[in-house]
Amino acid sequence: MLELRHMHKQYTKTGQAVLRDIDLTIRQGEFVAVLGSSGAGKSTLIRCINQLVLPSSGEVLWEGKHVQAKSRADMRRHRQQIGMIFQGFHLLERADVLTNVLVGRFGDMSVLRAIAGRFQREEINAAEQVLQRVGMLEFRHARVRDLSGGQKQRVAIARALVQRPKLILGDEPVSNLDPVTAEGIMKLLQELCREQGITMLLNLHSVELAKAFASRIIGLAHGRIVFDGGPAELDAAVLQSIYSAR
Ligand SMILES: Nc1ncnc2c1ncn2[C@@H]1O[C@H](COP(=O)(O)OP(=O)(O)OP(=O)(O)O)[C@@H](O)[C@H]1O
Repeated sequence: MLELRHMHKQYTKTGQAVLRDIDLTIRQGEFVAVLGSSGAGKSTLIRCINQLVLPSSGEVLWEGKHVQAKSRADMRRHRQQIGMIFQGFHLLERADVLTNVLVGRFGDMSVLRAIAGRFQREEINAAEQVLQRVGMLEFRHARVRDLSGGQKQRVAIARALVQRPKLILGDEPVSNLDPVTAEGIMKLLQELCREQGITMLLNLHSVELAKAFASRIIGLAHGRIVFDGGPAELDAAVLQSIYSAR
């Protein structure tokens, strides 16, 4: 579903390469964890996939087609199929849970519609359905700022789900959470991957969580893929190569 070919990223002309010659094929339904030290290029990799950051060279193919920005409409269509979740949740803290999910479905325009209270019953039904799935339906009228971290991440997942994504990208989605809550969120993402065939590509800090939940692990070091394999292959030598100093 997703192919990266010889992808290279350098933020400035004179600066160091952050991603080097990345070749990666992700198949529909995979649960992929990306491991790497701070600064290895994990966030940049995710941002290049949804084109929040443009690769300096190389290609990104989505279902066999190039996604390099041709038009705003193309870009919207591409991003529509990709849900994003973040370490810091990126929710509208002062809005209620339902509004946050509706905004996920209908894009920026819907903030105005949400304020005006102009949503169709079917839109609200769709939002409530995903809130039910993530266990947050009873909080639909709560303000996001009053929720715990784990609850916020569930709302963020609902916001991603309501757009019916084929892929969910996560930038350290459990790094802010205590271990038990983090495991609950990983379990939810694993269930969604299995039930709905949504591909997961998550940057993780925790090797344990990657091993416990991912079907495939990618190790990034200094902008290069140094490991690509199953959790059972992630032994001490491999970890050393992923986390070793330059
Ligand atoms: N917008 C930017 N402009 C310039 N340099 C950047 C930008 N974003 C990231 N970088 C640099 O690119 C390198 C890789 O950053 P990136 O955030 O992709 O790494 P990471 O593996 O996600 O790290 P962390 O785990 O700390 O989030 C770092 O050296 C960072 O300083």
